[in-house]
Amino acid sequence: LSVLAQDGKEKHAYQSDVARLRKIVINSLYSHRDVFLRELISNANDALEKLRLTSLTEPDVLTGAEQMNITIQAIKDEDGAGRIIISDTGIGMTADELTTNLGTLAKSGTSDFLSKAESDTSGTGNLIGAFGLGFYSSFLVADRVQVASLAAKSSKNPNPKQYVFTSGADENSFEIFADPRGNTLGRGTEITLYVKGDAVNYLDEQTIKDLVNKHSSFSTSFPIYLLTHRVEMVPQEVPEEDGPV
Ligand SMILES: COC(=O)c1c(O)cc(O)c(Cl)c1CCC(=O)Nc1cc(O)c(OC)cc1O
Repeated sequence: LSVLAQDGKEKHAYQSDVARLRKIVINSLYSHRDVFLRELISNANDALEKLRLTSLTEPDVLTGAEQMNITIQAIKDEDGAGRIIISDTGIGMTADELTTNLGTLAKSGTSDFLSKAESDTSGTGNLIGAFGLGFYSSFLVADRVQVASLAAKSSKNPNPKQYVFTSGADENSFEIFADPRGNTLGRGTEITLYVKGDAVNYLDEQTIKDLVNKHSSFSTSFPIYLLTHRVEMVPQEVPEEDGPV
């Protein structure tokens, strides 16, 4: 059941399984929450592989963004909080795909995973990736997650629009709406993790660099860029030189 709020935002209730599943993923992975980055980079890599494969039959999909890559940014706010943004120029998702892929248990067999995982959470680590559930690992480090996505152009989707999926860790609902920024991605998906208090260490560039090199650099076939934020140097006012003394 999705309610269209007056501000044009569609509010969806999670299926009960999704809420249960997210809790299991978070509890079973909590002790190795580093995996969130590996899972999201792996999803980005899959989306880029899907793009590359599709482009063999539908070259149109390559318009919108020349490069196939993954970029990571860590942005710290003054108050010590911040967000991690993982973007890719992969196949991207339509509003319906955002709803299906992220809001429901679309993958078959996930309910089997549920029943198994509820009893013993030992082997669930790698199963999570297998069921495309890596997205939920975002909530290991974030109390709010926003996913902006612009699907690749194709014959059945000639004018794609950028949409946003957003959900809070403790909410049993998510929202989908047209991105007020417009089509800023060119093509692909941008995951914004609003990092929670006890995970602010993941905002540190060196930490991210180490995690990428530890888990992901060998298992992705596309370049991964870590964008660093140069603090803008404000030009100092040079005092007027007095005349010759
Ligand atoms: C197409 O995948 C994406 O756009 C994408 C991405 O580029 C980066 C990401 O971090 C994530 Cl989470 C995604 C979405 C991945 C995803 O959930 N895929 C997915 C899930 C399903 O349940 C499914 O069932 C039909 C199909 C999917 O592609």
